Formats: sequence, C-alpha cells, structure tokens
Amino acid sequence: MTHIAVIADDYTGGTDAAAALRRSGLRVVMLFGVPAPGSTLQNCDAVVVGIKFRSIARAEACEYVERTVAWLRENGVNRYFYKYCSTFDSTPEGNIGPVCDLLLTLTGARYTIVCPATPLHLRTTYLGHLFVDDTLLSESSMRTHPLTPMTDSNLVRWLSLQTESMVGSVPLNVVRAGHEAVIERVNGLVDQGVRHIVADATNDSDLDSIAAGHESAVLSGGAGLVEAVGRNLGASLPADEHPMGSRDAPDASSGTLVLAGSCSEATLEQVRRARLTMPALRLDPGDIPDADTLVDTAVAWNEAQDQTRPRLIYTSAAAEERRRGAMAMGPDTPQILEHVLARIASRAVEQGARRIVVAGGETSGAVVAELGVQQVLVGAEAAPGVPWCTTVSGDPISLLLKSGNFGDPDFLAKSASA
Ligand SMILES: Nc1ncnc2c1ncn2[C@@H]1O[C@H](COP(=O)(O)OP(=O)(O)O)[C@@H](O)[C@H]1O
Ligand SMILES: O=C(O)[C@@H](O)C(=O)COP(=O)(O)O
Repeated sequence: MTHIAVIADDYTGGTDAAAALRRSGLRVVMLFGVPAPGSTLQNCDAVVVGIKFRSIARAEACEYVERTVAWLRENGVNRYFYKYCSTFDSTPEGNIGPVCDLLLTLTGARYTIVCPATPLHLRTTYLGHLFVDDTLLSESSMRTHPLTPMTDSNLVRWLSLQTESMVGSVPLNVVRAGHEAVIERVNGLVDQGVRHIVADATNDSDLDSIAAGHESAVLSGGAGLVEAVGRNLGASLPADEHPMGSRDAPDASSGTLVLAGSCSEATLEQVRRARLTMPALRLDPGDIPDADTLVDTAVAWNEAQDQTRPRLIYTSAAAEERRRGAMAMGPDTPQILEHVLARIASRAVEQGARRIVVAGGETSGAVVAELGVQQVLVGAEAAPGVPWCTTVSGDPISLLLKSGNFGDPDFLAKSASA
C-alpha cells in the first residue's frame, strides 16, 4: 500500500525528497511530470512525483497539481505532501500559497503545515524566519536568484502575499514542548481561521515533533520534513535495496557530460573548480544571443571532445554577467538558456552519451522533459539530497540532478569522474 505521495515543484526537489524517503527506509517510486491518466502506480510505500511548476504561471501550476492528485486518487493514494524548496523559492504571486490553497480545497483538509526547514541542508527556521546556514534567507545568495529572488526571510509575511487565507505560525518553544503541544497550538490557530501554519525547526527532532499526526492536514515543506514523515511511517526496506530492482547504470567509464545552468554561488564555485579538471565550454548569451547558434556551437564542441572523459558546458554566470546577457537576449533569457542546455543534452544522448550531470533545478527539469524521462530508479547519493538516478526504459541513462545550492565545491569535478 502506498502511504504517501510527495508532489515536488521541481525535479531536483523531487530527487531530494526521494533520497530522504529512501534514507528513512521506505520503498520509493520516482516519477517525472504529471502521470498519464490510466497509467498504474507500482507497488511502493511512497511515490514522489517531480513536476516543473515552481516558476510557471499559477493557473498552470494548479492545473498540474490537480491532474496529479486525480491520478494519485485513481491509484488509491489519498495522503499528499507538497515539497517545495528549502529556500522557499517563490515570488510574491506564488506558487506556494496558491498550491497550498488548492490542496486544501481538493482534500477538504483543515490546514497546511508549512516547514521548509531541512537541517541536513543547513536550512532552519526560527520565529518564522528562514536561515541558510548562519545567514538570513534574504541576505543569502538567494536574494539575487534569476527566477525567484528571495528578498524577505519572514515566511508568514511572504506566504501572506501569495494567498487570501490566514497564515499563522508555531514557534520553536512550542515545537520543543513536543508533538502534543504542536497539535494543541495548531488546533487553536485553526479555530481562529488560520489555514497555513509555518512551523519552526532547527533540528531533526523538531521535525519529528511536527511530522506526526495531522490526519486532516496537508503537510508541506522541504526534504527534512519529508524524511521525518518517512521515519514516522516506519522503515520497510534496508536503505540500499530498491523496490523496483536494479539496472546496470552507466558508470564514469562511459564519460560524463556536465551541464550547468544554476547561477547559485555554490554552483559558480563548483564550475570554477570543474574547469580546472575537464574541458569546459561557457555559453554566454551576451556574446551569442541566439538559441540555435548556442546549441550548434555546443554540440559541435561536445562532439570534438573525448567521449570517454568528463566535459562541462555551462551558462552559469554571476549577476553582473547575466545582466549583460539579458540585454542582448531579452527578458526570457533564463528560460531560453534552460532549453538550450536541454537540447544539448538531447543531442548528446542521440550521439551516445549515457551519463549526464545537471546543475540547477529548473535546468534539470528542462533536461529531463527534453529527454522524455518519466520514471527513474533512485540510487546512491553523490552528496546529501543528490542521488544518482537511472532511467527505467530504453538504454539506461545515469542522471545526477543537482539543486543549484547543493554539494561541496568539488562536487561537479568529483561526481563526473567517480
Ligand atoms: N547566463 C545566464 N543569464 C541568465 N539566466 C541564466 C544564465 N544561466 C542560467 N540562467 C538561468 O538561471 C536559472 C537557474 O535556475 P535553476 O536551474 O533552477 O538553478 P538553481 O537550482 O540554482 O535554482 C535557469 O532558468 C537558467 O536558465
Ligand atoms: O529543498 C531543496 O533545497 C531542494 O530539494 C530543491 O528544491 C532544489 O531546488 P533548486 O535549487 O532549484 O534545484
């Protein structure tokens, strides 16, 4: 029986959640994109559906979620977790508020728990404020994110911009008083008309206090709370065993194509280090403001490289360089560049590439969609929250989809050759 479905708003968020559930010992199926009506879900404890709806129009995001919930119901799954980024990536319009509202309407649940805190990734919340390591979210590099600049760390205030529903919070001292205290505070808030409740957490035991119970609620947040929910459901598998068996995944001897579209500080440093260890091509829309030319340039360059060795193609750039690129290519530069890297990936696979590392959540979404990948086996983690995934149909392809912020400075260099 499938106990819970995690609906993730991007693909790297989905693989992060799937890795968390595996760590907690559950048998996990990982799907990409809204599942086709009539298709059946394999036997598992938890299913993760990664969809790219973090940065699209809210009506379209809600439509994807509604269709996904309909499919999950067809397959007998009635409990949902909405996974968004541990840095709460969203704009003043959404999509976190609108999707939380929709899930309440679809399920008839009384409230949502909102908890992006994920201590494993150094994301904590205190008095409703989100911290990235020792820095407030709005003072971290997320403040200049190309799609979702996070300029306010106060989650109650930020979420209130996105929804007509009342937003409240459960502070850390209540969470530390234990699970019953949390439920009591939540019930009090719901009686006052609050519908979305931001819960503080700075460690895993806080997340355990928050995760239990909430039968008439939708839980939402980061991989931290996903893992706590998994722990609460109880392990049924040793972490290294996969419910769907295994496939011979292409390893480093197949050569690795690394594609980087994230512009996070972490990825910029990883790109800088990777450049020291492998051939690298930077695609700069400031120099070549045309998508087709960028793709052709990169495909020709890639084909000229030793296909058994790692190589890197990237658009990643710091804010000042991005401004110059956007002047030449226009306001849709981020989306155009995602698609450029996706088309390069697809051409590389046609030419025989079988191992692809992608840096960036939206970028990963574009690559996975272009490759038409619908289901993967989730394998070992190259870094916390970044599992290797193997496609289940056709020739196996190994994919490592990395959230922009994840991984140590040598992540790209190491994972490409390990
Ligand atoms: N040189 C660039 N100029 C403008 N936008 C860019 C550039 N390079 C990448 N981008 C865009 O920045 C966004 C990065 O988002 P994403 O891939 O989700 O990374 P992250 O995981 O860091 O959030 C993508 O839309 C990507 O296409
Ligand atoms: O929660 C997280 O930080 C990640 O799981 C996640 O959602 C990553 O998103 P991107 O940074 O856009 O890759």
